[in-house]
Amino acid sequence: MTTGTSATRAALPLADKLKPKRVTPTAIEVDQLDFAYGAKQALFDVNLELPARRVTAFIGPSGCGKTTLLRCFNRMNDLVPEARLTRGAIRIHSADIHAPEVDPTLLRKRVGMVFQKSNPFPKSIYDNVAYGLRIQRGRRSRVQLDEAVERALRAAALWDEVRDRLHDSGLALSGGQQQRLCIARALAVEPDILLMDEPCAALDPIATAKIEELIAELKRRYTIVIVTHSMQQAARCSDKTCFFYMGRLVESGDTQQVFSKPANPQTAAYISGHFG
Ligand SMILES: Nc1ncnc2c1ncn2[C@@H]1O[C@H](COP(=O)(O)OP(=O)(O)OP(=O)(O)O)[C@@H](O)[C@H]1O
Repeated sequence: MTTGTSATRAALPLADKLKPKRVTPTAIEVDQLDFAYGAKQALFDVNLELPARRVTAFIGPSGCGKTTLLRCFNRMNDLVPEARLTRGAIRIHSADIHAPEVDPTLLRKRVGMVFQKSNPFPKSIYDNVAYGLRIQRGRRSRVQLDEAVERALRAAALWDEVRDRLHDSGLALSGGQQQRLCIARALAVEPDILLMDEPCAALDPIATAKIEELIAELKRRYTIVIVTHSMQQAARCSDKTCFFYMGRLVESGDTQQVFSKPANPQTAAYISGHFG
C-alpha cells in the first residue's frame, strides 16, 4: 500500500482504521441494519459478518436488496437522494463507516466497486488505471506511476493482453477486457475490499470464466463480495453465500452447505430454480 504522508494519516485517524496492519478475521459486520429509500424500506434487520480474504456471494430474486446492501458498504447510497440507514450499523475492520470522521471518498478507495456494465473512462488504458492514483494526495514519480499501473493490470490478469497498447483507448477493448480494466482501476488504489455487482452479467462464458479465475486469485489479497444471479457462479466462486428475500437475510453460511443442505425452505426453493 502506498501509505501517503504522515500528515495525511494524522488527518484521517478513524478512516485509517479501515486499513489495519493485520487482517482481522471479519472484514465487514452488519448489525441490525434497516435501510430505506424515502418511505420505502428496502432492508430489514440485516445481521451479517463477512470474512476477510474470502468471497461472499449475495443471491436472491430481483429486488430483494442485494445491491442496496452492497452499496451500503462503501456508502455509495449516500449519493442517492432520500436513501438512508434508518437503524443499525456497518463496521469495516471494527470501524463504524458512518462515524463523522470517516471520509466517504477515502472509504470508497478502500472499498472498491465493480459494476455490472463495465464503465471505463473514455481515456487510454494507462490513464484509466492511473486515474485514482493521480487524484490521491501525495506525488508520484512517472516511474512509480508506471509500476503501479503495471501492478494493477497484472493483478487484474490483463497486463499480457495490453502491455503493448497501453495508450490505446480503454473503450477499444473487448467487453471482458473492459471489465478487467475496471477491476485494475479499482485495484490500483489498493483497496481492502472489492464489491462486485453482477460483474459477469454482460459477458460471454469465456470472459466470465476469466473473471471467475481472477476472483479466485484475488481473494488471496482482498475481501470480495459479489452479487450474482447465477447459482453456478455463486457455487463456483464463493466461500460464503447469503440468500436474501424481500429485504431480509434469510440464510447465510458456508457455500457448500447452503447449496447442498440449505436450512431454510425458501433458500432451497430459490437455489433449485422454483422461483426468482
Ligand atoms: N434508487 C432507488 N430509489 C428507490 N427505490 C429503490 C432504489 N434502488 C432500489 N430500490 C428498491 O429497493 C429494493 C431493493 O433493490 P435492489 O436493487 O437492492 O435489489 P436487488 O436484489 O439488487 O435486485 P436486482 O437483482 O434486480 O438487481 C427494490 O424494491 C428496489 O425497487
